This record gives sequence, C-alpha cells and structure tokens, in this order.
Amino acid sequence: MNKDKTIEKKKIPCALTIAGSDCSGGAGIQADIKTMLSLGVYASSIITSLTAQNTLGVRDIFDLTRHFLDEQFDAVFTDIYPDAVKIGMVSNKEIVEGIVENLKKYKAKKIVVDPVMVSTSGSVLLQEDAISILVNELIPLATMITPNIPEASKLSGLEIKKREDMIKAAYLIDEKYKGKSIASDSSNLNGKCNKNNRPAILIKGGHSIEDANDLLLYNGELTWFENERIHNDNTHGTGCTLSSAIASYLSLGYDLKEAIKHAKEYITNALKCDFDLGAGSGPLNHAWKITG
Ligand SMILES: Nc1ncnc2c1ncn2[C@@H]1O[C@H](COP(=O)(O)OP(=O)(O)O)[C@@H](O)[C@H]1O
Ligand SMILES: Cc1ncc(COP(=O)(O)OP(=O)(O)O)c(N)n1
Repeated sequence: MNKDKTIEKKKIPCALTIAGSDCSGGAGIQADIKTMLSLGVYASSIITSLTAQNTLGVRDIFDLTRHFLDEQFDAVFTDIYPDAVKIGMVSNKEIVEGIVENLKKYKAKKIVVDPVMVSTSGSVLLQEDAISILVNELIPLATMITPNIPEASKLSGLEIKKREDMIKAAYLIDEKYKGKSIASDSSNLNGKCNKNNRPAILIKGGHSIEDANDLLLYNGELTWFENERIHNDNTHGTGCTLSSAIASYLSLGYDLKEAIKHAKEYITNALKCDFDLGAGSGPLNHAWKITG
C-alpha cells in the first residue's frame, strides 16, 4: 500500500483482546472492544471461540482451530503491536497452548488474564482438561489476573464466603506462583517492578454477599478497591469489562493500582446507568460517558 510518509502519524495506545465472541454484545470480545473504544484506546481482537448467547444464557460454543488462532496472532502482532493485552475465554486445551506459545513468540507485554471458567448463567466456558494449562502455563505469563470469587475458590482451593476468605485465597494463589512468573514485562511495568516476580492478583467481589469490593495482592501488599454495590440485576459482562478497562488504562501508561481504580469507576458508572436490555441479566451501558 502506498501510504503518504509526509503525513505525521499520530500514536494512539493500542490494546488487544484475546477472547470469545458474544453475539448478543454483552460480554466477551464485544464488551472488550466497546470498553477500549470508550476509553480512547485502539482495539484489536483475536477470537478464540464463537458463542451463541444472549442475556438468558449460552446456547452453543464453536471453537476456532489452532491454525486460525496462529494466523490471527501473526496478523495482529506483525502489524499493530499492542501496548497491553487482555485475555478472556480461552475455551479448550489446544487454544490455551496456542495462546501461551504465541505470547512468548511475540513477547507480549502488560498481560491481564481474566481466568473465565463458568458464565454467571452456569455455562462452562473453559473445558476441565484446559484448567491445568491455564493455571501452570498461561497465568505465569500474566502481569495480573482477575478471578471472580468462584474462580478464586477454584485457584486457591478455598471456599470464599467473606472478606477474610478473599485475603486468604489471594495469599494461597500468590504462593503457587512464587518464582514461577515469566512475564516478559515483570521487571518493567511502567517502571515499577513486580518485586516478587509473580502476577498481581485481583479478586473481584461482584459475587460477594457483602459489598462489591475488589482485593488486590501486588508485591506482597493488599489493597481494597471499594465502590458502592449498585442494585442492578443487569451485570452481564462486568468481568470482561473490568479486565479490558484495566488493559486499556495500562496501555495508556497508568500504573497497576491507578488502572484498577479507574477501571472500577468505569464499571460502577456503567452499572449506575441501569440499562435494561433483554429478558435476562442485561449488558452494561458503555455509552455512559456520552449519554450520561
Ligand atoms: N452490583 C455491583 N455493583 C458494583 N460493582 C459490581 C457489581 N457487580 C459486579 N461489580 C464489579 O464488577 C467487576 C466484575 O466483578 P464480578 O461480577 O465479580 O466478575 P465476573 O463478571 O467475572 O463474575 C468487579 O469490579 C466488581 O466489583
Ligand atoms: C464469550 C464470553 N466470554 C466471557 C463471558 C463471561 O463474562 P463475564 O463478564 O465474566 O461474566 P458474566 O457475563 O458471565 O456475568 C461470557 N459470558 N461470554
């Protein structure tokens, strides 16, 4: 292509989402791209799986092949290299293995892994035999992971009922990754070190019976991100949105804690708009910044 080299190129931050497609637009790739765009970040995508789902649940899942995954990685990373990456639904063993190999091959930076396992409506989004690869090979590449309460229970082996359990679970997960992190950016996250050389852990509190507070364990330090619980049943895609908002803020150059703080505010505002689409648990309003 004959591009005019005399025109000065404007550099805009680029975030990549590697996730499943939700045809109803509430979660997955669609929620991620809406979030990235609303935060002023260029969004690219690598699709792992197609889901036929809506606000009532997941009807069917069709996984992409390893070959097609590799083709997408090559197309994205050799042309518009992302400043940050968000990973969501990875569906099966072959796909997780492919993601691990490609992230290493292209030396991806600032990786936020949302260890999506089961949708809130109860559908399995990660096959059982893929869990150990996610745990032992993908998570060690991550800058941070964002499990919800059921996922944090699975990763830690601890039943989480209250705030203190979230703290115990965070330490148990952290202990597993002692000395195992090989994140290519672990020594250079916006100039800050992951001193312990393992992924930061953010346990999300959306499923808590208490407040919707999220807990971060980062460099051995605990931080709570406390925002009011919004009484809105339309929460489809909150986890996808939070992780893609964090990746967006990281691509904009925010440090980890600032990125989480702003991402949490984004979710709270999107929930406050009280969108009510569909017959079930509806999606968030990503246009809240424009429409209020
Ligand atoms: N009712 C709510 N009010 C305020 N924040 C919420 C609410 N539900 C979820 N969140 C927030 O949305 C984000 C995603 O959390 P969660 O729903 O636990 O994840 P997931 O969608 O992966 O199950 C977290 O920051 C959580 O605190
Ligand atoms: C394609 C796809 N990816 C992820 C999810 C799960 O979305 P999440 O935001 O974690 O939570 P719920 O929407 O299940 O509350 C999904 N449903 N589809």
